[in-house]
Amino acid sequence: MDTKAIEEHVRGILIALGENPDREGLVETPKRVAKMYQEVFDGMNYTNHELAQMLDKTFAEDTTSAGSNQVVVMKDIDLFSYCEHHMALMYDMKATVAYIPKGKVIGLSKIARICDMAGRRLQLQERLGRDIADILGEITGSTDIAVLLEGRHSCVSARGIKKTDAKTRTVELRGRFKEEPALQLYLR
Ligand SMILES: Nc1nc2c(ncn2[C@@H]2O[C@H](COP(=O)(O)OP(=O)(O)OP(=O)(O)O)[C@@H](O)[C@H]2O)c(=O)[nH]1
Ligand SMILES: [Zn+2]
Repeated sequence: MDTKAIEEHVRGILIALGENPDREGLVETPKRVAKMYQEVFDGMNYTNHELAQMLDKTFAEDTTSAGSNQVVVMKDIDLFSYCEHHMALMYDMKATVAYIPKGKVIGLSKIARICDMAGRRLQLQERLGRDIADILGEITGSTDIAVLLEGRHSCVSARGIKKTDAKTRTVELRGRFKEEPALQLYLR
């Protein structure tokens, strides 16, 4: 990520807006925005494959007890993302991520980290769900994966059509979650 170029362009936008980029309140703004972009777009520094390698912390599934063939569901993972059309915030966002382990389980915090990093990109909500499923699938080797996302888009609520209550839900179902509707009950 070229932070110097981001700073220069933000300064240019301020000038185009008719602002004085050298006034006290704005003089550090290009630097602040570049720093913010480094944080909120950190996921753009890596491919899904690279994220899978970075977050690959799994444990052997305990098949000696009733632990085998369980459905693992992590609910209400809060996350942010940015729509690629307006570079506007997706907020009030919750993810539900489920998978059926194939011999190994992933640390739960890593599921939340996958969501965070996939969200830290210019995204479409639909692609965000696919990215999370791809990364989780690569780490766990599982093909039975579900990713539900629900959230508000500020490009829909704070501008344009201004539907402040509208929430968008996307559902990425793979493997048994797609084939066996009964498994979808666990996603509620
Ligand atoms: N499918 C999908 N659409 C999105 C997402 N985020 C924003 N959009 C939509 O992308 C579309 C971009 O449409 P355009 O018509 O090119 O942009 P616009 O003229 O600013 O559109 P309006 O929002 O209708 O004013 C809009 O309908 C947005 O609401 C997303 O995550 N997924
Ligand atoms: Zn948008």
